[in-house]
Amino acid sequence: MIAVNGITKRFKLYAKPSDRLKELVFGRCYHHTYTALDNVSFKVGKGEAVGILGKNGAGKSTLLKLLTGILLPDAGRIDIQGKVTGLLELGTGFDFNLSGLENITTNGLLLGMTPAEIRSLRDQIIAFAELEHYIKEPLRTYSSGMVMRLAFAIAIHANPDCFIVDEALSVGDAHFQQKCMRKIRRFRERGGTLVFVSHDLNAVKMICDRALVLDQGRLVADAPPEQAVNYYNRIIAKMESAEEVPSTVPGAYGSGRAEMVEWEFRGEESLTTVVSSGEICRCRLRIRAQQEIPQLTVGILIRDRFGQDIFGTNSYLLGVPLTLGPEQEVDVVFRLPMTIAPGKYTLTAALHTDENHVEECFQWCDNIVKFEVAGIKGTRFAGVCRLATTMEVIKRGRGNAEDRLKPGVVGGAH
Ligand SMILES: Nc1ncnc2c1ncn2[C@@H]1O[C@H](COP(=O)(O)OP(=O)(O)OP(=O)(O)O)[C@@H](O)[C@H]1O
Repeated sequence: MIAVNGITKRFKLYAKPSDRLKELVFGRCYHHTYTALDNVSFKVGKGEAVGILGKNGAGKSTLLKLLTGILLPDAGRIDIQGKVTGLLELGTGFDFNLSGLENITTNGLLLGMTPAEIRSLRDQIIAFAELEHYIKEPLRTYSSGMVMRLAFAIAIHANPDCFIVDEALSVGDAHFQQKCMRKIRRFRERGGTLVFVSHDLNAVKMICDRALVLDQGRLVADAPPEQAVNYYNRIIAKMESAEEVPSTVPGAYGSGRAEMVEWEFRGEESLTTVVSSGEICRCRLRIRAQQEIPQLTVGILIRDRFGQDIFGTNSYLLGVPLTLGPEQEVDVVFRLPMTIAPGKYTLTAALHTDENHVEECFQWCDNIVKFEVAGIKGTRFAGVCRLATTMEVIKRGRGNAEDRLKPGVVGGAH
């Protein structure tokens, strides 16, 4: 259990390194104070997974450093029950002149493992990190991905009650990231508590029970992951509540210079919002501009029942330029084959400039349509979507030019 009560963390910022010395010598103030965390309070229950979201510099890493005891707060209190291990900045707690093997011992001891535990888990740690051939080499010869693999393997095998992970995981390749995610899931199934910083919004939605949003050091949202991600999206769209214009669509946000006044979604055969996988769906959005908009992008985004982004497209990516005059209304129609797996989905629509909503967002409407994909039209498939796949069988024989493996084809059983 973690209880964070009104913590504040300030840093002294000096314009020049010499100002620090001048302050010491002359006893005058040569710094200004930056508040990285401002009166932040929250609780994380045992076995809960909490994501932390925020723009660069919002205070996420500072918060994790306070939770792991690397930094102390200037005000407030943190109470943690149980053993905490953290995977923060890459290489924290490692000696790069020692070998991987020696670092397992020193780092394991730092994380509260006993020498006997380290001895018994050493081989598992090395195998998990896939470093069998390099473990006797000094860490300075490792790539950042190898360091991360070792750090993750030690931290998770230290059997913490609470695991705190910063962006570190993003260093690994896709294979290792998946392996880490599986391990984190198992850790959670065993009742482990997780605090997780990530810019990967889908990962936060998949793993976390709740997410916190930090903005300029303040905790501005503590909500279920999907709501928190939507809130975070507002922040990156520079649409903090003060600037927000009331919208005709409940829950929508944006500058309001262009708005969706009507929308419609249906399968072209079913004529309803229950469609077959593979059926062409039609989505019509009626848009009105308040004033002239020389470059309008209209986009749609499909999310699954976990809130994960499945597919998004927009007029910018499709190369369809759109200019609206003052008070002008247009109907924008998207037609797309719904070649996704059966299940429940939502459709989000957005009006903005350029490729995404970060620069200027006129209106963002989360989940305006709910629809269901039931049954499959055409070839059945496994997974989340049907990719247009072809397949051929090439008969092997002596002298067959196709018989030799081309570069880039790897693997095989002989
Ligand atoms: N040791 C320090 N000395 C001075 N300022 C610091 C220190 N550590 C952090 N800061 C400042 O505190 C603010 C919050 O930093 P922090 O690293 O916590 O942000 P973050 O949300 O983790 O950002 P990012 O997503 O870029 O990692 C930043 O403005 C940063 O410059």
